[in-house]
Amino acid sequence: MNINMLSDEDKMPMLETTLDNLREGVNVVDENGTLIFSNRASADYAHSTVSKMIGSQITEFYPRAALLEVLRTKKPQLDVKIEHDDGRKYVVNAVPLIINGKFKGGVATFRDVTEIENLGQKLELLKQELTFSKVDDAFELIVGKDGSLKEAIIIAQRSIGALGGPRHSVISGESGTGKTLLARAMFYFAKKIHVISEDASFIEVNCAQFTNPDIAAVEIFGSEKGAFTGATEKRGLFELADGGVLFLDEAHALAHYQTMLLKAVESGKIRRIGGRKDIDINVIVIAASTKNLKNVLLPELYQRLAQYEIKLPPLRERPLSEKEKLLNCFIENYEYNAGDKYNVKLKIDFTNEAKGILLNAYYPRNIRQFRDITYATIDAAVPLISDVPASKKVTAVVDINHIPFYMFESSGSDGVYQEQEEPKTIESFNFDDSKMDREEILNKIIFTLNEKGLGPRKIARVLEEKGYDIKYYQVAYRLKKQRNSNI
Ligand SMILES: Nc1ncnc2c1ncn2[C@@H]1O[C@H](COP(=O)(O)OP(=O)(O)OP(=O)(O)O)[C@@H](O)[C@H]1O
Repeated sequence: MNINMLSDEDKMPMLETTLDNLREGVNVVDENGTLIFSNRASADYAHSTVSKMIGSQITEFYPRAALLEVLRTKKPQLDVKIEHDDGRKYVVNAVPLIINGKFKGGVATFRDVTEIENLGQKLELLKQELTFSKVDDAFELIVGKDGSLKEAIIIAQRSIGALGGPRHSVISGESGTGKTLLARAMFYFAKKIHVISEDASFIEVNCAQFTNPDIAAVEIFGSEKGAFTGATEKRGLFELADGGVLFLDEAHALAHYQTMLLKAVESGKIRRIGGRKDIDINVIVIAASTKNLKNVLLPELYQRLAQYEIKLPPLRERPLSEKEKLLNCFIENYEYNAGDKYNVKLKIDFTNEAKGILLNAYYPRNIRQFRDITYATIDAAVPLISDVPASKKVTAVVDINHIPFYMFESSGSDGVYQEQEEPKTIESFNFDDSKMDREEILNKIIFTLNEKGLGPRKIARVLEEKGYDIKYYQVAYRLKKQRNSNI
């Protein structure tokens, strides 16, 4: 029996059952972006139901859907990585839906790669640990050490190494500005100067990851058997960090347990949830947050934690020279990984235009986003491992066409330090520094966006959001001039 032997009536339920049992999400939209089909996995990812989704605009559930690009350009979007506002990451394949030769919308299949990415991040931390253990100065790996982060690093060193003994500290800064990296550097610094022992632990916890504050409390303070239904005897993170550093990332989420936290940092004692006796702990607490902890925590707790207050500036406030250094670090890492994983001798070159666009873009999620977009750009320029020549030597030139399209989209921001920069006029960009002709760059952006299906008004809007002051008719004029010169 094959599918054609089924009646039309039977075919549909069979297809629906098949699609509903896929782990991949599936969405189908008509040419207006209205969902005409979603499978169960897609509804689960969107925290909705299939019946609620069908008939609605896809943007209600997937604001950055790759299908929007398919509708705009009528071209496939393959292996696109999209990060949604809730932090989940998806790899999407979206293609036009052509019926009887006519464009009718688009079909997307996608899978959630958040867990894989998180594992990748853990691996990165392990690598970082290896690197830290090799350098003499733990802060050496931090780009900006002698520049925009000089002050922050001096305070960090004092918090660990002052003669009065190590103190707790607070690191604040937008998401992706390097709070975890700095906390780790402080931990290695403490080891190097023998403030903590060689086998001391660095325990890191993202306090915002817990859906329920009670679960967070059990994780952090531990629990005694029978403290609540199903409770087991459990050592909390404070106990695990004893003798070392406890890094409380997104510490504002601990607001429910401030008195317990206060006791821990004030008297060096904790009590497990449901426990009757205090346990002595000797821990350096580094609390980090994207929010201003002063406004969230009890004043006495804030005062105890923020004995040293370290502020990390957002990427947009760091000088171009530091951004270039970061870019070079990302490129070196990429080349190193190709050698390490596949034994490929990879050499990556960037055209000035591509470099200029990456360096001048606005990254609401700061260095992490700058890194991820750089890697995605390089991904598009290098061959697949299956196409690498037998010599295992590869040179890749990254140009403007390799930059992912979503770079040019307006990007949302999060966190409290996210004030937009003053819109810059085109003239105020210092293109001389990056040895580029600014007119050439602007034209390239305009033509690339136009090739991707955007009209002058949309292009002007995108450029305005990126800080370029240009009117739609100026864009139209440039496009017309270009077209005439091509005739
Ligand atoms: N000054 C820097 N020099 C080199 N790399 C950096 C620097 N700052 C951050 N990075 C890199 O950027 C990425 C994000 O940094 P990190 O995780 O420390 O940020 P974060 O502020 O802790 O982020 P979040 O608020 O999301 O927890 C990491 O890969 C880190 O190594």
